Amino acid sequence: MSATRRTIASADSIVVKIGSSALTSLVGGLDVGRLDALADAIEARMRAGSDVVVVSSGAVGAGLAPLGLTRRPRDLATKQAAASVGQLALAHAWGTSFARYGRTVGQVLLTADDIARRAQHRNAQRTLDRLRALRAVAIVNENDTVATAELRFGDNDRLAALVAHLVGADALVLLSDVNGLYDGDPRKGNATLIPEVNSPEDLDGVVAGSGGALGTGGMASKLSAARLASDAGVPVLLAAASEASAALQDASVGTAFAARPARLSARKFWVRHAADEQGILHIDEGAVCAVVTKRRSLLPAGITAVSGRFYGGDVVSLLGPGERPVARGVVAYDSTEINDILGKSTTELPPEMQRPVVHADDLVPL
Ligand SMILES: Nc1ncnc2c1ncn2[C@@H]1O[C@H](COP(=O)(O)OP(=O)(O)O)[C@@H](O)[C@H]1O
Ligand SMILES: N[C@@H](CCC(=O)OP(=O)(O)O)C(=O)O
Repeated sequence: MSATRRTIASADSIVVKIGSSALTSLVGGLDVGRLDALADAIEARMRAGSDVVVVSSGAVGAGLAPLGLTRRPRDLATKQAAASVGQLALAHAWGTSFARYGRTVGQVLLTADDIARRAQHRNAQRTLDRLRALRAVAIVNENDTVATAELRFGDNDRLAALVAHLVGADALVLLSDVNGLYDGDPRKGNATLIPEVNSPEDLDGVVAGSGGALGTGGMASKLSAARLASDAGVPVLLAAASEASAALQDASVGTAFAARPARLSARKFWVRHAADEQGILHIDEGAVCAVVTKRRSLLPAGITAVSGRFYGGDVVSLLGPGERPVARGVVAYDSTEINDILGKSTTELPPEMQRPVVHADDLVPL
């Protein structure tokens, strides 16, 4: 068994994310039998000594049938209405299912903003920690009814990876309707299962397709969540929900994604993945080479233009020639100040403007 699988099998703290496709169907809505089987596997792992946080999708899927809808809505308002009906049923079903073991559940609904802002971030962290200390299972989902199009996590795979970082989990288990990563969409036939992903090169040639009728992000969102978790030092197991018991007992099924050897610092992780970006610095090829290859600070001379209105301390995106995203970082000046100094060499500037625009310690190449 690989080192990654051993780490996942022995992890003290795990985030388990369950996709809509594993809990709901278009005709039948929420499948309580499947949910019970998942609760059984999670309870067994908790009894073996691990802490588990559950990220459960399925609110929209569970809300369709009660509202007489026969397919996943496209518009935000109907999706939010379905989620408000479905989340109630989903939380109730998890509560009833864990009650069979005398286990209490708590519902935690998060918006992207809660993770992007450090104060809310700490609040969510404290709630999850306290639920864990009280031996209750947190059932996390996106707060769909208030999340606007701009302020969405996008998909629960990403939310689960951010929660894994937030609670300092040792492993992330993504349970879906597919039993792992294939080199192409298995619904199109002739695809081969990839059991281990140890480096980005292992993904060369892999085609990550869209999801099913109820899923949101498909395989692409699972791969980017695995990358995000890897940056946080968290290995990922992608497996079928029908194999939850083996996935949680000894990580012997599915695809295992190794974490990078040195995790990003909490600050760099936040800059790269969690913070909202407030503006853009357009930089020339020389500056791209300085910040990405040589890992130097960004100086005013390499900046060609500024977009957006932001203040010192905000997170901005750095775009190279051709609008190519190359890095994110914490900017040291307000946008108006940068407009006055961009393109100038440091010696042309007054002493108080000679510090870098983004210090190397605050810069994370993408
Ligand atoms: N390369 C691939 N490997 C595995 N599954 C893939 C791949 N490309 C597309 N898929 C599809 O992605 C689906 C899982 O994504 P999704 O429906 O979003 O699941 P969930 O609801 O669990 O988040 C699978 O049903 C599978 O058909
Ligand atoms: N928050 C949404 C789930 C969004 C989502 O990412 O779904 P999925 O791709 O099935 O994990 C819901 O509960 O319906």
